[in-house]
Amino acid sequence: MSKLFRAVIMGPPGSGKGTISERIAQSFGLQHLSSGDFLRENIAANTEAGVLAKTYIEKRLLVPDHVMTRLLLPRLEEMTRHSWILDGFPRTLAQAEALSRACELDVVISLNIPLETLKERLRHRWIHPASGRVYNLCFNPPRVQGVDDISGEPLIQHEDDRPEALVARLRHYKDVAKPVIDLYKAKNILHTFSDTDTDRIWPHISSLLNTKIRTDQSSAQRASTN
Ligand SMILES: Nc1ncnc2c1ncn2[C@@H]1O[C@H](COP(=O)(O)OP(=O)(O)OP(=O)(O)O)[C@@H](O)[C@H]1O
Ligand SMILES: Nc1nc2c(ncn2[C@H]2C[C@H](O)[C@@H](COP(=O)(O)OP(=O)(O)O)O2)c(=O)[nH]1
Repeated sequence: MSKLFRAVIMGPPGSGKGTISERIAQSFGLQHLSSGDFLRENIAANTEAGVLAKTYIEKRLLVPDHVMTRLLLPRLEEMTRHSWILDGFPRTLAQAEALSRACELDVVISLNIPLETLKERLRHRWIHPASGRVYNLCFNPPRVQGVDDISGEPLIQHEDDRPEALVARLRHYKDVAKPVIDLYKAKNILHTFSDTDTDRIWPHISSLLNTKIRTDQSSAQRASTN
């Protein structure tokens, strides 16, 4: 069997984590695991953790680390036979340390997008709150304006996607993410991509993953034939 591949994608709100994770999932056959989607599934299923998480998400606060790790780590344990890309987790150092104890990561992708670009993107971001599906009126518009393609339900805009709120959100992201980024830098698995366009970043990510996945698989094959 080929070696399994584990990746994490990090970046500020609107940096393209969801968009790029989907491309990675499609191009490389990795499972896209999104902490936001997983929380929404738990909220919809009314699990104990889902009910608890909802109170924080409604206030646009981070869900406490112990709730996140209790939810996410068992999910990852179920995925021992799959390669995956994790989007939205870890967000804090405590989450990153818990993840390190549970599994070994191959690659961490960090997206570094200029503030002006983030402001512009989020100003045009519309969300289907129940599923977390995101649209951008310029980049990936819904088929009918204001309406989710799949459910036909209305789309909303988050108050904190407004440019005025974004600066504070971004500062918070940077403060919380810095020790996580430092940890992955020290482990030598951090790859940072800086640009204004997902389409310009994508070829670099694709070529990194091509190299990493191919190299890992040929060394796994060599190990199994030795
Ligand atoms: N790793 C995590 N730790 C704590 N809370 C989390 C985590 N992942 C998601 N959440 C909670 O779930 C909510 C929804 O997450 P999701 O990633 O879908 O959207 P978001 O925070 O608006 O991110 P972005 O703006 O980067 O797309 C977050 O606002 C946060 O309250
Ligand atoms: N104009 C433009 N919009 C983009 C680009 N890449 C992604 N988007 C859009 C899609 C979303 O509406 C929004 C944020 O992307 P996302 O993938 O939800 O980001 P994230 O919050 O998961 O990090 O920006 C891009 O390259 N250009």
